[in-house]
Amino acid sequence: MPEYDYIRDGDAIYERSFAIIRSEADLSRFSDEEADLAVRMVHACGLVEAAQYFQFAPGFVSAARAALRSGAPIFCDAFMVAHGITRARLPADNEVICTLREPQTADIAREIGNTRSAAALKLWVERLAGSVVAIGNAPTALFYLLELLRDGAPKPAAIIGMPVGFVGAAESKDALAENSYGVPYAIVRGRLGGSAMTAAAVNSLARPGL
Ligand SMILES: C/C1=C2N=C(/C=C3N=C(/C(C)=C4\N[C@@](C)([C@@H]5N=C1[C@](C)(CCC(=O)O)[C@H]5CC(=O)O)[C@@](C)(CC(=O)O)[C@@H]4CCC(=O)O)[C@@](C)(CC(=O)O)[C@@H]\3CCC(=O)O)C(C)(C)[C@@H]/2CCC(=O)O
Repeated sequence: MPEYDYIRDGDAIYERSFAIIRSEADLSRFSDEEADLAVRMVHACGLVEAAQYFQFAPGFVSAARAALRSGAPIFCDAFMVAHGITRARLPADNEVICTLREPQTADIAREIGNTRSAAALKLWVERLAGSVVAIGNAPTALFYLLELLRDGAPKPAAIIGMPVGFVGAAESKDALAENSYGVPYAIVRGRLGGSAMTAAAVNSLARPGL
């Protein structure tokens, strides 16, 4: 039987990973609190080069943290995002909500002529004020959020806009950065992003450190 030499302690693995990321990634343009967030996002995708695409609007980290501390719900576009959020880290037992599979969602999608991911946001509107929005998969969800805000929907406290992919991902994030309707945001420019990175961002904001 071969003897494999590997670290078996979870905290030690995280500590080692974070140290590697800090030694290899260029985090110099971030504040200390933004750098903590960036480290965790890099950790989720395994790509130190990704840090160059991270953009945090002024006040994003403090706005998101304050909202979470005050018990804001977290609205997620995909269950992959929702499931990646570590409940034990949440400071106020915050509700984590994904409405993709609500019975009405498919009908709303047909009605508005959009994807289910976008249609699911219609069910957020009543509780959107002061919430934290975490979009990690669907570009259409981010575009539709911007359309809702344009049309006067209540404003979330912070938007994590990190859809991934080739069709609409870069464009939806550019649109958020161009006009976030006054809401502080975090994005990953270009095609990179994804549910894991988005959940990691929430986990970092919920509780700094390991
Ligand atoms: C076009 C879609 C894209 N999906 C991507 C990547 C991944 N999606 C996965 C899974 C399991 C799901 N994707 C859906 C959200 C589904 N994906 C779409 C849509 C067709 C349209 C969204 C959009 O363009 O904005 C979308 C369906 C919809 O009507 O909204 C999902 C709901 C599909 C389904 O199961 O019915 C589902 C989400 C399930 C959940 O977690 O709740 C992948 C795991 C792919 C796979 O199964 O192989 C992967 C995960 C990536 C991640 O990190 O989140 C893209 C690449 C984002 C793509 C949009 C852009 C593009 O370039 O095509």
